[in-house]
Amino acid sequence: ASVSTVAISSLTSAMNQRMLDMKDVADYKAAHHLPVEDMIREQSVLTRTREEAEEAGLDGSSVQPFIQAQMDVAKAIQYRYFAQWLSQPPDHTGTQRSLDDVRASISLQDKKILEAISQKLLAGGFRESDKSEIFSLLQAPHLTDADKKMLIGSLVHVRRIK
Ligand SMILES: C=C(O[C@@H]1C=C(C(=O)O)C=C[C@H]1O)C(=O)O
Repeated sequence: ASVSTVAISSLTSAMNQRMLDMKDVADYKAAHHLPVEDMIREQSVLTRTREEAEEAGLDGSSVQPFIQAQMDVAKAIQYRYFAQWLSQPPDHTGTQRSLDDVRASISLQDKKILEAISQKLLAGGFRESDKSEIFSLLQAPHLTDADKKMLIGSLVHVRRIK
């Protein structure tokens, strides 16, 4: 497979895994009566991803709207789990993960996402056909079409360092 195909596939798998992790984040927060939004954590995600973006050859400022879009979608997904669990309590058949563990997984996905974006930009950037492919490959419970459009809209503004 071409570099470009591999980049799209690793980008969408890592984004999907990040969104799948939101079930465990929401579960932890619901059990501990914590709010969905955590601005301290968001600031630390923005700082860390800016550094990782630059290490991957990306323009740090150009990735910030995309990272914020991923966090906004992450919160939307969590709110939808909270809403679902008001009438349909969660099944606790799976192992409960600590928030630290889930956040370590999220940080790992962010690094993979930035590296895949950098590869894709090196291979020529995001074309219209790539956007539709990404739209169809992005899949997670409680992810809406509007979420996907917002993610892709900010993704295409990411630039490499000149
Ligand atoms: C995922 C979390 O929930 C929210 C979304 C975040 C993210 O997508 O990285 C960060 C902080 C929270 O506002 C979290 O608290 O870790």
